[in-house]
Amino acid sequence: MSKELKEYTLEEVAKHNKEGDVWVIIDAKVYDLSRFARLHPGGPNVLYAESVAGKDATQAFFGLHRHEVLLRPQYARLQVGTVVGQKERIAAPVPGELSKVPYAEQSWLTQGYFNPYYTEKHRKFQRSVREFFETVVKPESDKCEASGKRISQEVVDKLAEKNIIAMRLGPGKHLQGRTLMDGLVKPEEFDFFYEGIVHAELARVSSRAVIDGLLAGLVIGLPPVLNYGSKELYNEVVDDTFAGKKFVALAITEAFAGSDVGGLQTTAVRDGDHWVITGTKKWITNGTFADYFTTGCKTDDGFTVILIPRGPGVDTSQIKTAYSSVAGTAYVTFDKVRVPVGNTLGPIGKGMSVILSNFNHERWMVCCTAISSQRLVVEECLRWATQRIVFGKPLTNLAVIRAKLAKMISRVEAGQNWLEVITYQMSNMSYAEQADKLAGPIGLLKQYISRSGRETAEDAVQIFGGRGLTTTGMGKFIENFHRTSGFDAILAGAEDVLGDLGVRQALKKMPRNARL
Ligand code: HEM
Repeated sequence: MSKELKEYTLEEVAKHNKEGDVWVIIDAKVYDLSRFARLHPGGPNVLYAESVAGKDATQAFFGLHRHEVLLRPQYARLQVGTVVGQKERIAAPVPGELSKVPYAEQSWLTQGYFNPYYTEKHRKFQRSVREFFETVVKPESDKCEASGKRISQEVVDKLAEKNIIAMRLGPGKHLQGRTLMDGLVKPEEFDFFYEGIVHAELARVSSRAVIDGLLAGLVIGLPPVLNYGSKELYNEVVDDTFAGKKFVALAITEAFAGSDVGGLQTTAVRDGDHWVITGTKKWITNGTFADYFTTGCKTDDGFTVILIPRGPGVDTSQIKTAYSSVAGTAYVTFDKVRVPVGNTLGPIGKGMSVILSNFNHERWMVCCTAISSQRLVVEECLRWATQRIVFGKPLTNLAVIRAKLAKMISRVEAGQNWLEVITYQMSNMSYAEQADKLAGPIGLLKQYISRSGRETAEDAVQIFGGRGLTTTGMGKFIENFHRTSGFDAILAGAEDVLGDLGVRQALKKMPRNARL
């Protein structure tokens, strides 16, 4: 049973101002910290200071803690009452709600602004997806980021129930007959803008490692099965993966070759109606727990993609990276693994086009999550720069801080708008047209977004100061973003290689007779 809260005057609170009997007021609420003082992570003495004990410590508190501290049950119960005649002014976030901080939301979600791409149905869908992610995924995300353990089956089951796993692979036949987000959108209406919402909302509640840990391996490893697998293979694999019972990883990169896919050394040798596969793969997201590996292999006729089930001869071990091991990043070895030829994805010897066509969607997805995380950084910085008092004034009083905010906002808005234009093209082009016309633009977009992410990370740490270097407390999100935003510049294709791809594709399309 919750205890009864009383009303106190300022004079009554002021009497509790010493060691053993210390109360404080934070945002019109009265807290009895007498016993907690010894356990306070900031130490007891700061609570006994003349300006804090028995006084209104709202400003001091918000200069040092995130609001969520007050909402944790073990701290919320320290409240003994409220102040007579005062009202709480700092509202606790309500799951699903939009932020009112300028630029914290995409323009189509900002009140009073217009956008040509989204409808009222997209908005309803977005609200429901956000509420789901904030209530179901966020607590799990925080836990797994810290522990490094994979996402629990319970959360995977809930994602599957709403068909979020299937939606992360975009529009297509695989959605037919499925109820999406409790029927908020019909499978035939589901477009890339809906999918983009799922990625963006996921990034709002997850660290970079959790975004990957939440089955990114499947999102990039399953499309070759959907697009090129036999009917039998499709039936064996797809339903179980969308139901969250089986997991897939894309196994392309090796210690020998990354973006240079042509240099891979894993070999598949024909032996009757089987392949015998030997080789190693590195940096394989979700590899530690995957049941299937969509694997790039060298064959007699060139390069072939084969789906390898976990079984005899398949071994995975965890690679320690700069981000949390919740992502399940693995080193994978195949030792004479026998796989039926029926597991071949696409024509034998033509695996390069299977992989290259898959890259567009993967890179676009990285753009969706990366730009959403950057927007969250902008929001954190705007909040912090407004509440942080230095030399007696908020940080926002400093022109140098405002200049940083200007650059951060411009980068996120530029990336977002470019992303929307590309998403619109994807929504109007066939898969083949996308492969032909969008590989270059998506490469350039990803290069732009990953680079701006690192610039924004640098600016954010300067704004947060020391707090941007600690993994807990005020700047924890900034620290994580600063440490991991570089992943966007590597995974799904190195930044410089993608920029170059964009230019090479443009040069290919240059009219031969173009002259100044
Ligand atoms: C209900 C009251 C309070 C609770 C529950 C609380 C709780 C905490 C917690 C959990 C931390 C660890 C850092 C974090 O997670 O943010 C912390 C740090 C700290 N707290 Fe409090 N606190 C309270 C009131 C205060 C007040 C009134 C002051 C006065 C100045 C204060 C000063 C500090 C300091 C200096 C730190 C260390 C900050 C850092 O390392 O950056 N706290 N507190």
